[in-house]
Amino acid sequence: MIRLDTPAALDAALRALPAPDASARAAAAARQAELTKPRGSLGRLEEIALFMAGWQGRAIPKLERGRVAIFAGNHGVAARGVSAFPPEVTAQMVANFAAGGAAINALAAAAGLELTVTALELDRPTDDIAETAAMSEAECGEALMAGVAAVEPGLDLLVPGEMGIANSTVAAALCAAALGGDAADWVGPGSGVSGAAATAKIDAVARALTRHRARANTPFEALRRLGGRELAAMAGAVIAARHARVPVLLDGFIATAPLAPLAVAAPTITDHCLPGHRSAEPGHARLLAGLGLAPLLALDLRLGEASGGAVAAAVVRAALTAHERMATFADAGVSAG
Ligand SMILES: O=C(O)c1ccc[n+]([C@@H]2O[C@H](COP(=O)([O-])O)[C@@H](O)[C@H]2O)c1
Ligand SMILES: Cc1cc2nc[nH]c2cc1C
Repeated sequence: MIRLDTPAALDAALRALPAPDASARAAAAARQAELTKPRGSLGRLEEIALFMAGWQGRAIPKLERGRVAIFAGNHGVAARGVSAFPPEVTAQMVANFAAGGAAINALAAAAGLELTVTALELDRPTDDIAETAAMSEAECGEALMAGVAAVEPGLDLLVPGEMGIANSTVAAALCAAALGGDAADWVGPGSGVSGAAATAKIDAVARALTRHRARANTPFEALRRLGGRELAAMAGAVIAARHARVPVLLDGFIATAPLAPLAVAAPTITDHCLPGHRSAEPGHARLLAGLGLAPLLALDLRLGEASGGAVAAAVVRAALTAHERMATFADAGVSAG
């Protein structure tokens, strides 16, 4: 299992990111060119098939074992009144995931994906980022490793997701520190705040940036100071997936945010990540643009818990099914152009 539990280990993992299998990708491209359609006419479905081929290392990639991995955490900054919901909702939703009643239970089943849920010290919220660092080094390292533990070699696809009241506040802070801009550029309604709560949210992010911006200049320090356990875990899962050559399908604003500090240090970190959708949370469009990612779907979801990623998995499945099952011009006796 890859170690990411210290700043040096995280840096080393980001310096040694593997590349996709170029020959499997080329073989998939050759197959696409022979399928009974004008070249390029399946648009991004063709690119998805090549992407999956490259990362899985086979010309005909599969989606037999796709996993949604949800991480849940609680945040000290919630005490500032930055969310529309109280912090106990995090644990209540974890119970709902276990009981099978959440949106992601339905959407993962609809997409044929397995689901794991990792609750991260919900009784011990991180510290308030507006006042101090969210986590100690040891806590941040543990959270990163919780992400690593959710990745198994041999998975065909990983969809990291999250649940954490107030985590849209820390996601905004992480994005601003990594990609620039003010608090107001990155803060949005999250679970549905407006008015005084929205003002408190902008104020919390502005204070956090003043306090931490200069020293949140490495991936580990950004996640430790401005992140939270579930955000660090998603960062760990994405890096572990890369080292295991498991392609990743991204969910919304909060699931994408941990990539911002990673990409500053290692811009190729997004190479094995497909952006599943663009959340209605306004910061997500800005974040995707900053990372150079074009989302597959834009359905106005703003739920988190990997919901948009799970819906986008159906598009990935369609791309792979067409890639595998379509006839070639030669097989079908169709004249090539
Ligand atoms: O990821 C998104 O695009 C997203 C947008 C809005 C809300 N959420 C979810 O709502 C929670 C964060 O909202 P808040 O207001 O408590 O910061 C957290 O549990 C997320 O899963 C997620
Ligand atoms: C009810 C509820 C469900 C969620 N799922 C992901 N984030 C959420 C936030 C709330 C508030």
